[in-house]
Amino acid sequence: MSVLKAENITKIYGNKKGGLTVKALDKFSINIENGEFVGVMGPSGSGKTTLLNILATIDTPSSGELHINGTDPMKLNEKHTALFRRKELGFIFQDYNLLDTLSIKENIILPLVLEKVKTRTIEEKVKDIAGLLNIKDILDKRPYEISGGQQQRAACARALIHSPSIILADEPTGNLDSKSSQEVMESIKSLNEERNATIMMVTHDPFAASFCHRIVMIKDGQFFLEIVKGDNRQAFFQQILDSLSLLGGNYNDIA
Ligand SMILES: Nc1ncnc2c1ncn2[C@@H]1O[C@H](COP(=O)(O)OP(=O)(O)OP(=O)(O)O)[C@@H](O)[C@H]1O
Repeated sequence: MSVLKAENITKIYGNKKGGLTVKALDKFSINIENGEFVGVMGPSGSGKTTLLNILATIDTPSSGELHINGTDPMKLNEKHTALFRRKELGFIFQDYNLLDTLSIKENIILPLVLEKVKTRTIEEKVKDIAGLLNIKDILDKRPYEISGGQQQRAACARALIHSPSIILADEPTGNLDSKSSQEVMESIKSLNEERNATIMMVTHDPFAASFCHRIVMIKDGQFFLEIVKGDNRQAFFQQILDSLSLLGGNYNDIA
């Protein structure tokens, strides 16, 4: 079953009345099935953030079609769009976006509190997800008392706790050292494999990308190529590096 279907998405920034315009996305399409873990990679300026903003329903395309869990969010009014976003989407950001005034547990349960879910259900869910991501010991701490990797694992728990249709991750390892990156990617992988979370992740990091089932590469706002993982993550990592050197842009530094 398709969870996210974006067809021929075009985004033009700028003044329609003769000023300078930028075509950030050019008839870009992507389809993500239930339970998939898909990576999106592309050079700087290729349109990844624009795509994420559109899929996150915080920006609208100039043309094209979008369906998330069967709903076209562009047809919703402002209030219903906010509710749709809260229910259907989970987010993992590069800089974690945890609230310093709340404990880790309070941060994680925030999406359920907003939905007025029963306290008992909240307690069961937080126990389950904290166990899965091995963060039980830090639930009473504040974000500034734990490491970046621990904060990101808490953010992973927050992204899943309300069982969204899809989790959108934006450079989740961008601020982390290699050991923490590995732990965070193992956490994201377990959301996918153990809780059947559907995930789309934008990343520059070939190591993080090697955890995905497939990678869609984007260049100048257009689909460039797709690669699919076989049985071996190490071989997929090499395939990603080879494709990035084909992609060019700022990835030429990697080749
Ligand atoms: N608000 C805006 N107004 C005008 N042009 C924009 C705006 N946002 C992005 N652009 C342009 O659209 C293109 C795509 O930008 P986008 O930020 O989506 O790329 P990106 O792949 O996310 O880049 P990076 O990896 O550097 O974050 C770029 O040419 C950018 O300059």
